Amino acid sequence: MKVAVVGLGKAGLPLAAVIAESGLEVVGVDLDEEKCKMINSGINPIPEEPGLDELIKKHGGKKLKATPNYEEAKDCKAYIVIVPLLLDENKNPDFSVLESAFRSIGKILKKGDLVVLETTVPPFTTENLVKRWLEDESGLELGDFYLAFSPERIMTGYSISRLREFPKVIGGVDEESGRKAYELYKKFVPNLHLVSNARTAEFIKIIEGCYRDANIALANELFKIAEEIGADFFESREKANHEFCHIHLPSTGVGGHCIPVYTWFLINEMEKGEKFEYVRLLRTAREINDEMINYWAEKIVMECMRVSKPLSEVKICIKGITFRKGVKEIYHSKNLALAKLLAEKGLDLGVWDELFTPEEVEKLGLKWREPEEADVVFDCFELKLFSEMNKEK
Ligand SMILES: NC(=O)c1ccc[n+]([C@@H]2O[C@H](COP(=O)([O-])OP(=O)(O)OC[C@H]3O[C@@H](n4cnc5c(N)ncnc54)[C@H](O)[C@@H]3O)[C@@H](O)[C@H]2O)c1
Ligand SMILES: CC(=O)N[C@@H]1[C@@H](OP(=O)(O)OP(=O)(O)OC[C@H]2O[C@@H](n3ccc(=O)[nH]c3=O)[C@H](O)[C@@H]2O)O[C@H](CO)[C@@H](O)[C@@H]1O
Repeated sequence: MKVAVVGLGKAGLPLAAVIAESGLEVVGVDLDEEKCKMINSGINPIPEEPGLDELIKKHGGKKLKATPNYEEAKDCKAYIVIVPLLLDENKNPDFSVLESAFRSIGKILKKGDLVVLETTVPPFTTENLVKRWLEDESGLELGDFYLAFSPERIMTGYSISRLREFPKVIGGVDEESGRKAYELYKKFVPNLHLVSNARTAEFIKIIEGCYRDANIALANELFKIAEEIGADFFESREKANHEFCHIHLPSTGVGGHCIPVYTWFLINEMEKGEKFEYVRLLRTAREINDEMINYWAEKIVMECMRVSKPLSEVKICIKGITFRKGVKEIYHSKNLALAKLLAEKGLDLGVWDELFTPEEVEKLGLKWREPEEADVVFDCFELKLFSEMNKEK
């Protein structure tokens, strides 16, 4: 059986490689021609993903053929889609990439084919929008083809191992679709769970993000309280956590493609129906996390005021600009937002990040600065503030 994976990004490529490794033939469709060429030559475009190099070397151009052309996937029996969904400036989902991908699949869809969406989406997306796009373009009706949702639950840096070990859920828009999708995925996902329907599978993925967002907001709030009363947050957390209590880590806020985006799916859905009281905690958690950069900016400015120089001449270094440690990704990065906020205040701000070059930092409109050359250093991952006056705070 031949399977198409549409979108060979950080989430799609590891999945395509794992499917190829299971013995199935895979056509990877991605609009990025360069990326397709690399994959077909056995070169991994995401070298930082452990375990992916060997799979691409083994299957690229063989069991996994990449192409920018949907026509080359027309003899596939299943289409798995994992292209991005972003938020527009009003925090509403921008479906344009998904729509374009599904309309392209609709043009080559045949009777009996299975389509599975993996991109995290608001509830109802699979059963309403995706079904409509496919029916519009193919002239077929659901029942002629099968449609399901199975959320991608990887974490960059652990993608291959997660696909092999982590529980994965799948749900069809109807019973038959769920069954067909489960049968296919069982061939390459060992820890697979069929759930009631696609809407439930969509919800499962979103609430995981909501749980993390709310708990990180709690950690951030408790951290501020601990600082205020002079308690050691990290020691307290370590001793408070046990089987039934898991206090998360405080931070400069929640970044990345996932968590700061998904919570809005539920907030928007409820607020559209004027159910404001149903999403009070989710909205507040978003606000608390987003406001953490103001809290840290204030602390940094206070530290600068202890240096015996005029404030505007104090050299600040923000250490770490990625949204989390070890991943070269700045989407929704609160560490980067903190650096920009300080620069906008007119302070002498430089940044340093082990994953970036000075040229890359300058392209972001920021100054490069080694921590050793700064008067005040804030380590975004360790949440440590250093200065000449106060070596470690
Ligand atoms: N990266 C993660 O950690 C992660 C984790 C869990 C879930 N996800 C989900 O995966 C989705 C995709 O994320 P990603 O990190 O892989 O994104 P990415 O930006 O790394 O890759 C997306 C890929 O899709 C391709 N593409 C765009 N439009 C296309 C189209 N019309 N047809 C074919 N290809 C197209 C792009 O060229 C790119 O290669 C996210 O929106 C999210 O829902 C990602
Ligand atoms: C652990 C995990 O499986 N996560 C995944 C997540 O991955 P991710 O890449 O977004 O990374 P995270 O680790 O969740 O961090 C996000 C942001 O939260 C900050 N943070 C984190 C923990 C904490 O205790 N305190 C914090 O402040 C951190 O600095 C960063 O900015 O999204 C995926 C995509 O859907 C999900 O599959 C999935 O939930």
